[in-house]
Amino acid sequence: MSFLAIDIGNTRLKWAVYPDGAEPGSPPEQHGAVFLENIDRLADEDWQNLAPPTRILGSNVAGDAVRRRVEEQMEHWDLAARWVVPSSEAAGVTNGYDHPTRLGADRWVAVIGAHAHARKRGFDGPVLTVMVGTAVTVDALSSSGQFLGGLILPGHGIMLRALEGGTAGLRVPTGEVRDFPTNTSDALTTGGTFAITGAIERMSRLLRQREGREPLLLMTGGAGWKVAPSLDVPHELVEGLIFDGLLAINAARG
Ligand SMILES: Nc1ncnc2c1ncn2[C@@H]1O[C@H](COP(=O)(O)OP(=O)(O)O)[C@@H](O)[C@H]1O
Ligand SMILES: CC(C)(COP(=O)(O)O)[C@@H](O)C(=O)NCCC(=O)O
Ligand SMILES: [K+]
Repeated sequence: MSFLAIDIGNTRLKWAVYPDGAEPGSPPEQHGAVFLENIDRLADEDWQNLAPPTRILGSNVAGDAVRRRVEEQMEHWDLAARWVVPSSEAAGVTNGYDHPTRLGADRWVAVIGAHAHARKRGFDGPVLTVMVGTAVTVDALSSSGQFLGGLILPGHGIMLRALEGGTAGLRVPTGEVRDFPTNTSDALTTGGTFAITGAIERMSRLLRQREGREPLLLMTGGAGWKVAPSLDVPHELVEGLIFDGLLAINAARG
């Protein structure tokens, strides 16, 4: 009996297998990641020797065509995957988005995972969920478990490509984060990093002011480790926040 959790982002598909009844925060038995262009090899490679799962729950923000390509890779299991559609309430979190179903499924699931993390450690204050993937999202959860809203900004790669494409003189190798950059490479790398960390710090301040308590800041996503060293507010990197949210939703559904 096993649970397959799937997180399809705009760059990579991440997957993890858990024993039935696993709780958010527990380690997966197996896990992996593939770039979207390699999805069609999952059945023959990553998933070839996987014991057939008994439940599959996924989050997908890469569109229906990608979802169908992933479902084709599951055909040999004879089990339909379920995909999270953000709703107005799930697993103890209420959704404050104007149109709840228009919220990115990954954001909804990550906020639910972050809520589960906070509750598990006895923290009942506000939580800020940061995902650094293709895009960066910074999402605020109140002490009472209401998703208040959050922001979306370009990730490092998109920022750099936009600057390269829109200018004549900004095609340079990756640089370092510096306090006062003195060359183009460092200026671009620092600009991207400070745009992201500045947005996070501002949201953290806004949430603290609204809730009257220091938020717990949980950060996840493929590029979280690049941002973390430059972030000036206390934070924790949690690798599988989306998987933890999928476990929480699965458990709440029974
Ligand atoms: N091993 C890796 N392979 C690819 N991208 C990585 C890797 N580690 C970090 N990254 C960075 O993470 C970003 C993608 O993160 P990811 O979590 O896969 O995004 P998404 O959830 O949008 O698919 C890339 O823009 C890249 O900068
Ligand atoms: C903001 C996102 C593009 C992030 O995608 P990612 O970086 O995880 O690939 C995704 O959550 C999305 O498509 N959201 C829908 C719009 C919204 O959340 O308002
Ligand atoms: K993501």
